[in-house]
Amino acid sequence: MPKAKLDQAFERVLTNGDKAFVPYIMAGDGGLEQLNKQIEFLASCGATAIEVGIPFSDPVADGPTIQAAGIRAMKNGVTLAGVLSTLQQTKNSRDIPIVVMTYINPIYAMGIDIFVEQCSHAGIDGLIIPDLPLEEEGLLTNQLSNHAIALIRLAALTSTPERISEITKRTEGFLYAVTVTGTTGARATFKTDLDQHLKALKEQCAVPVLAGFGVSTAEHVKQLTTHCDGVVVGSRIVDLLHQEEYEQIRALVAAAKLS
Ligand SMILES: O=P(O)(O)OC[C@@H](O)[C@@H](O)c1c[nH]c2ccccc12
Repeated sequence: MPKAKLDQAFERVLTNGDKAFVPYIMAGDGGLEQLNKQIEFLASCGATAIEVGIPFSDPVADGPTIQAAGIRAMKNGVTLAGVLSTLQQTKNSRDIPIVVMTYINPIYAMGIDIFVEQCSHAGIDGLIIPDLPLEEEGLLTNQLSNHAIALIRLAALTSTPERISEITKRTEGFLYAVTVTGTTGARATFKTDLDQHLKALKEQCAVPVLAGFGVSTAEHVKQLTTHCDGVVVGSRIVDLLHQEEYEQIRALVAAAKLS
């Protein structure tokens, strides 16, 4: 099988000496007709891949910024099916890999087989499902591997060493190293022993390790990427897109480039 688009994108960035930058956007914040334009803009800023969030009424891992964006999107009538069909429109013209982030409930509501089919039609490269524990992921792992869609696992700061070892073995595409305990949202600083934690994950993991949660400044990006392969930035990007601060987004993404 040819190398997956997600793997290729990381390889390109990392062999260049740069770090990966994966912005998160809430699909339909600003209207679903903006989604493909936002993706194109972020790609033009130098993003490695885009994490596209599906609005959901009970977003247990989301902090206030992402929750507010989800509410705006739901007011626009945005659904999982609508997001996937919008992404399908640019499947053949876009180069940048797309990772869909959704809770398990909307997947269930749509039906697992239909969901995976639709993701494949839409050219989705990976999935993040934060409330799907390792023990339950057999629900969709076979279908995903048939369609070469990566299931990106998250390692929490509170995960036990045994669990971490299972997560690092199983993860596909990249490992999402959660940097804080709690929900998403910009933070001023990180735990002092985070560097050690990221280094340990990196040693165990065969795919790139990306740090996410709380990353909101160029300094954070530089600081965290000394110990891992890149960052995921959500709340800060969601805010800046909402405020139409495009130059600030460009500067933040550029912080992951070799300098
Ligand atoms: O917003 P932050 O703190 O930059 O964190 C990234 C995050 O928003 C994004 O990856 C995400 C949004 N919702 C999630 C739920 C679970 C895991 C991750 C996410």
